Amino acid sequence: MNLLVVEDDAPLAELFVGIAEKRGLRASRAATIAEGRARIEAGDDIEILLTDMRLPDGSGIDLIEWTRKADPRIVILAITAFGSIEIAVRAVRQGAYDFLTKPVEPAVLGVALDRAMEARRLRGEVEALRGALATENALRGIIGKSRALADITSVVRRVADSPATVLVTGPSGSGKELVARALHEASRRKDAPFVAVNAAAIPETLLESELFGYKKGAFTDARQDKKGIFVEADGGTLFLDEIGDLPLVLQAKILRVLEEREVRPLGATRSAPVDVRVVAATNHDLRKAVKEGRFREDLFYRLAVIEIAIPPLRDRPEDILPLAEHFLGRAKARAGLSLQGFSGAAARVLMAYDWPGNVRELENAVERAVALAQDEWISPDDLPPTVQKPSTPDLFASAAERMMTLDEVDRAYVKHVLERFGGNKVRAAAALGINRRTIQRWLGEEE
Ligand SMILES: Nc1ncnc2c1ncn2[C@@H]1O[C@H](COP(=O)(O)OP(=O)(O)OP(=O)(O)O)[C@@H](O)[C@H]1O
Repeated sequence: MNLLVVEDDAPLAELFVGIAEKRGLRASRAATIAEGRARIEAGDDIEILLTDMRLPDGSGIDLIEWTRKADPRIVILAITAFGSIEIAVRAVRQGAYDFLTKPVEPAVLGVALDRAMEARRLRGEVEALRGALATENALRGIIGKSRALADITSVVRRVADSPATVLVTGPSGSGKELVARALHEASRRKDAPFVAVNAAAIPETLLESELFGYKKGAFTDARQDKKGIFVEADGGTLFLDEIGDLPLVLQAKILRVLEEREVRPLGATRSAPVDVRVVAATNHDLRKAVKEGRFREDLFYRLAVIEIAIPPLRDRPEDILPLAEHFLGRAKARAGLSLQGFSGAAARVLMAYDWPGNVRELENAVERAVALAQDEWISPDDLPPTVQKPSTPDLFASAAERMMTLDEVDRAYVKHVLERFGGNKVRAAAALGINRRTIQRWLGEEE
């Protein structure tokens, strides 16, 4: 463990360092408050601070107060002159862990250092546990039982604290913003702002000044300075939604901010540093956009350091009922209702639908059902008509219209069912009441 001794009396400081080193501490010295602060600020990973109260450039009380703010994990031991109990009390009130009076007995200092080391170990453990708890809390809102979702939460856990940018991909309503918020909540940045911007919702002409801010007089309407979104999110997380819709010019500017970690407001002569973790999201295929020249390749690689892909809800059917139950519980509590749950038939309808609007559509369907339910159990009739009777591609209409042959209708229907089951022949065959070989035959495949 690292100890910093702040003591201007060199022989005394030397004695303290010797005692500390015997107890296995790595000890270093500073002779003034300024030097002590500089050492802590330099990131020397000081874990215990032993400081005299009377120093050439001020009172040790000030150093204690400053240290508590700079790094509350540092365990502080104060050394006071004989008889100055008042100072000792103030030191402890400012957050010192213990105090020693001069002349310091080596044995007494030894015991105090042992206790300080133990206190520091405990503080470290408490912090680690607190962090783990915050992560679990952040992840608790992400509901689902599928393998895909378990993989997503495990990535969130692993990368929450990394400074790397994350690209979250997935269709509309699949939970991209939810994942971005979880990344923020599980990180050390959680007490700083989470700022979400939808690149598609802000007119192109305003986007630049919204993102980077401007100086008074930068253009006709700029009557006063405006902070940009990057600066608002300083210390926290910036969620850039619909990143695929960013115009190329702005893509270049964002790349520059990510690389240089500083922003220059419009009309400003200087850039200012920003510390922002960017999480971007898109429901477009960015790789394709890169190939087609609509998205900068360098920005893509910069953003996609870590990629989290959320599959559409239809591809993770195991999540449908847990999500539905979750939304039901929430809506019930809000409305103060005592619903039992979904009837078996309603659950089957939920499972059979293919949820083009993903989790958002499911959330809305459940809220509507809770509002409409007449009975203790939600019935299929309480669900939106589109969910009850999914619009099959107008298969039968076109069959009737075009006078398709029975063989054509069979083939088209088999194909339709197969698509509904994501190409899974076993499940499609079960739904059609035929065996898998028959499906293959219908499709004209080799057996
Ligand atoms: N796994 C999940 N657990 C609980 N709630 C979820 C889950 N996935 C999504 N939701 C909820 O579904 C709704 C839509 O999610 P979200 O806004 O994160 O989607 P999105 O992918 O960002 O959508 P868009 O692309 O339209 O911006 C939100 O209310 C969100 O809380």
